[in-house]
Amino acid sequence: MYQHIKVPTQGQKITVNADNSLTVPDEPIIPYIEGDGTGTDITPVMLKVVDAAVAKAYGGKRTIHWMEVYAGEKSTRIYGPDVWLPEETLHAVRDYVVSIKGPLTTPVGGGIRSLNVALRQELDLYVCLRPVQYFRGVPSPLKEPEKTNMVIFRENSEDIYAGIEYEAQSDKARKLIKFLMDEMGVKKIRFPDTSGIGIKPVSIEGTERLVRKAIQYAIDNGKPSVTLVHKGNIMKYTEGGFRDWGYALAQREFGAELIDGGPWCKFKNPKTGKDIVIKDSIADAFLQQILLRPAEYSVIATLNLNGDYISDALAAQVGGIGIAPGANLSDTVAMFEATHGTAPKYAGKDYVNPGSEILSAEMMLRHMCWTEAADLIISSMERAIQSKKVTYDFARLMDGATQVSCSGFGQVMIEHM
Ligand SMILES: NC(=O)C1=CN([C@@H]2O[C@H](COP(=O)(O)OP(=O)(O)OC[C@H]3O[C@@H](n4cnc5c(N)ncnc54)[C@H](OP(=O)(O)O)[C@@H]3O)[C@@H](O)[C@H]2O)C=CC1
Ligand SMILES: O=C(O)CCC(=O)C(=O)O
Ligand SMILES: [Mg+2]
Repeated sequence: MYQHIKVPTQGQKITVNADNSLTVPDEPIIPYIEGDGTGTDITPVMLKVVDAAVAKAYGGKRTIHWMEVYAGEKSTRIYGPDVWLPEETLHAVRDYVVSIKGPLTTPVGGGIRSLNVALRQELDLYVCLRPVQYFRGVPSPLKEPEKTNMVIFRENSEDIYAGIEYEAQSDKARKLIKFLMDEMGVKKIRFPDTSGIGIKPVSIEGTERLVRKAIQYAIDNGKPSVTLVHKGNIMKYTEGGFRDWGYALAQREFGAELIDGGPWCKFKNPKTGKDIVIKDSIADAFLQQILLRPAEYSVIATLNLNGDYISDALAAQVGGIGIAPGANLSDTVAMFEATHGTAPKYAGKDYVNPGSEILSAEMMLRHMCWTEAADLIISSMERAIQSKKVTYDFARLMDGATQVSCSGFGQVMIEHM
């Protein structure tokens, strides 16, 4: 029994089978977190659009029973001032298997640590999956935005996001710096008395489970390559490790063979017989390559911080973070969320593009194998954009566009279903 979560009186849980596939009832209960800031604008629109797509696709045979669960500012209003992520929210998200969330605020500098990161870590949602594709008619800064077609696999549980960080001049920072200097022979902390200190764990297991998912995705979806993006020239034992362990996994588990002595390697996709190339790119060079030669990249496997930067950069290439969806996945639990944040200056104005969260819901429907409803979301999004009735972010870059509100765009999508 939950304290504040109201379980719908109708509907059933989605369950996970022994092989990690899902059994999805016709009336699943799906938890959602509204989110802070513009989450309050976009989440209700997402719910409405998804309900319309499901109703249209299945004529009443299937229905989602939404169950609100709480995190962030709304949670502090309901559970008490210090309760940002209630235990029962974590329980519900785990127990109901598939969920969706709006963005949550993280203060810069001090204050609470990221709730978004906490959700991923607590539930061990180790894959952050962010597809980046172009919708015809979307304004983009590129001449040929359709050449950007990538899927990012961002490692979601390790790296600098583990939160091992100590404030400058705190007892813990001083203690750690002293340990590093006295016992580890570290001589290169330029200003030891005033340095904050961060530590980044990157493991073999963490790398392998992420890279395995990326390669399997390339196999299942007939993709030509997987690129390991890292900064291994500078961070040899974390980012360099990620690269080396990724290549080793491709050879050991997928039978990849070195190309011209390596380190690139390739193997035949067992489903199509076509080559899948495993390659790598240093993160700074990668960020210029995706602009200049985007067609050369397909599936991207990368560490947590690189993946964060790359997600927004690639989203910009196809029109911005107004239509950048994502999923956080473990082997069993899936939580869908947009790539963007709470965009606080627009909060409560019914203004921003709800597209990212709607497309995250589209990924959710596909994950549930509700393909017809997912397809309807894609086709109505395409038609809405082509009708040029769009939110401010597209309207300001499109000739002849009519600017509509956040809820207005949802309505345009529903009219085009
Ligand atoms: N997963 C999550 O919940 C995430 C949470 N955050 C958090 O969000 C807060 C704000 O972060 P911030 O750095 O401002 O990043 P945001 O992603 O919230 O916003 C940055 C800019 O992106 C554009 N943008 C964002 N959302 C939309 C949308 N729905 N439609 C159209 N354009 C959009 C706006 O651009 P313009 O100004 O050009 O209109 C906005 O100013 C922080 O607390 C951060 O930690 C950040 C990222 C992810
Ligand atoms: O947790 C946050 O506040 C930011 C997270 C983020 O930027 C992301 O996941 O892309
Ligand atoms: Mg980000």
